[in-house]
Amino acid sequence: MFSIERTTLTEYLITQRRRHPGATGELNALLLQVAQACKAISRAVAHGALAGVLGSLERENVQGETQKKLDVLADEIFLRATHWGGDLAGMVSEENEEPIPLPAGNGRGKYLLAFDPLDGSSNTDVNVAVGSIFSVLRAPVPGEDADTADFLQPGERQVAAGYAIYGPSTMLVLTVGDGVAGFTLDPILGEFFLTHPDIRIPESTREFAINASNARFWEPPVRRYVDECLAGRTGPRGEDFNMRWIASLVAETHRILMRGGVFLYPRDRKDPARPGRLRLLYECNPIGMIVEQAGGRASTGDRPLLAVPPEALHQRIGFVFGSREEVERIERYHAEPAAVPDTELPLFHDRSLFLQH
Ligand SMILES: O=P(O)(O)OC[C@H]1O[C@](O)(COP(=O)(O)O)[C@@H](O)[C@@H]1O
Ligand SMILES: [Mg+2]
Ligand SMILES: [Mg+2]
Repeated sequence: MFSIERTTLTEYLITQRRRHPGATGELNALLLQVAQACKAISRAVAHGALAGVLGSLERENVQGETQKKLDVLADEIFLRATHWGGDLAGMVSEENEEPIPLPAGNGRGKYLLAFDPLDGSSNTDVNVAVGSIFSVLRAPVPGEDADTADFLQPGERQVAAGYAIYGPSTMLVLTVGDGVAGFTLDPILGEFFLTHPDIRIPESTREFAINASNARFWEPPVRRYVDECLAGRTGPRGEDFNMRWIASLVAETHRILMRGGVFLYPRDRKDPARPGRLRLLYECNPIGMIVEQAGGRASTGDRPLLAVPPEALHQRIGFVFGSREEVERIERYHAEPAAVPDTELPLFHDRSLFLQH
């Protein structure tokens, strides 16, 4: 089938809008601006060394991470594509400590946008799939500049969420609260076409993803889960498991949406100042909404992720998601009394400062 015979992203969004008779089209306008940004980032990523965009800058972002040239470029592209549209009341990026000011003299809209302009950017120099992640919330006070507190809404309040993956093909995967749809970019036409109309995550899986180099810092329920997977056919699960780690959240998410699996970046004892690796507002929440809309489950490890009230813009949190049965099993292991005495886990006993309740 030629691309042109398929549904475009614009057509899909118009169809979705019909479900909301009072809709003004602002959300669609915003999502199309985001899609435009993703096309531009896809182009920069694809040109790689030819465009001189690989490698690092000699500076760090707010989180103390060395910025890649592409992190900064992708951030600028997101900004330029979205902040003039008048559909936003505020925006937050991984690369900026505070909400990004919108242009003076421009109208303010009713939505908030939080994004990770380039996720998995440590992979750009090795030519592995990376992506962009975004989350859309309603502004508590539409038409006025949003402040930090306005962004601190639980993930269950998101009105839309998505990611673009820059892999062998570029795809946009999106939810506006009515299932998950995947679009593939036709690079010649510069258009996203609907290729994956109703993505569903298989309920069970025999594949898990975790950064095993952190094993010595894991809490007992995570250790138990992974040990049981590794024990395979001769262990309590009675089946062999497969393991993957790409170090690119978008790529792991995409694999899980396509063929099932479970992903864990749990809170651990590696660095008490960082309870988990991934950021709640613009990594975990949007991926969590997509996963749940696709029939999977998103969790902190011990409770539903999307119900967590955020406390800070760049808050990190333990994140476990994927096939429902496995995530529920991991939550069950967290609920069961620890096999290891508290004294061996000084940072995580009941009265710990680091417990996330
Ligand atoms: O370096 P690690 O521990 O493997 O962590 C990899 C994780 O970090 C990330 O790269 C963080 O995202 P950023 O590249 O946007 O900082 C995730 O994509 C990935 O899941
Ligand atoms: Mg990221
Ligand atoms: Mg990033």
